[in-house]
Amino acid sequence: MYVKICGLSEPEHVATAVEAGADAIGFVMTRSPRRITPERAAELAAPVPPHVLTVGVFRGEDPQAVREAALTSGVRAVQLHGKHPHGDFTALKDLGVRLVRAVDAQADLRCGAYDEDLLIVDAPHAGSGQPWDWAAVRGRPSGQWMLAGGLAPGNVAEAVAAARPWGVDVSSGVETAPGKKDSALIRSFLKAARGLDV
Ligand SMILES: O=C(O)c1ccccc1NCC(=O)[C@H](O)[C@H](O)COP(=O)(O)O
Repeated sequence: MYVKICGLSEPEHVATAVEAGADAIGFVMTRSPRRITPERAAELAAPVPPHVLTVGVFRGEDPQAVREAALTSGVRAVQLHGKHPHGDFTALKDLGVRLVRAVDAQADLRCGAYDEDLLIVDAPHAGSGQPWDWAAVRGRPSGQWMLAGGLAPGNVAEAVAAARPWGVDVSSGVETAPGKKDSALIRSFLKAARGLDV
């Protein structure tokens, strides 16, 4: 099971996620209680080993703004969240980073349909921590896709059994308040998710 821990803003939590075996970590650089600057993302990403994918998360910014933030932060992947047109992905193809498309269950759920490398299927409200009907997407997405939206250490097994994703992505479920990550919850989530290969 591929695991992404999203919305990190403190070195302690980056270190915990890496040590506990996260495959990817996310830095939110768009409007959010978890927002950090590209410069802060660069500081946080600098010590992350190459096998962990550092992901810059954006929503609604134009490709040039995304490009500048990605170059400043040095992230290895860009996640465009929500209703970005295909052209935004095409415009970023030459950036040399992996492209992640994050959408709700109403969107085209074929990974690669927008030339992306990874797909995230999320709740309608990103980063809300609200569980949704995970089973409704079972069998619909194709390719390398992560389930997100309301996941937590205590329900990730249920969510994976319902949707059977290739990976999982969490933010609120490893926090004590919006934007406040917790190392013990990060470890618990990774422990719970790791054993769930489908
Ligand atoms: O996390 C945010 O605040 C956010 C804001 C705007 C766009 C995307 C955002 N998060 C992206 C993620 O990949 C989250 O991990 C995903 O939405 C799941 O969030 P949660 O339900 O809180 O686990």
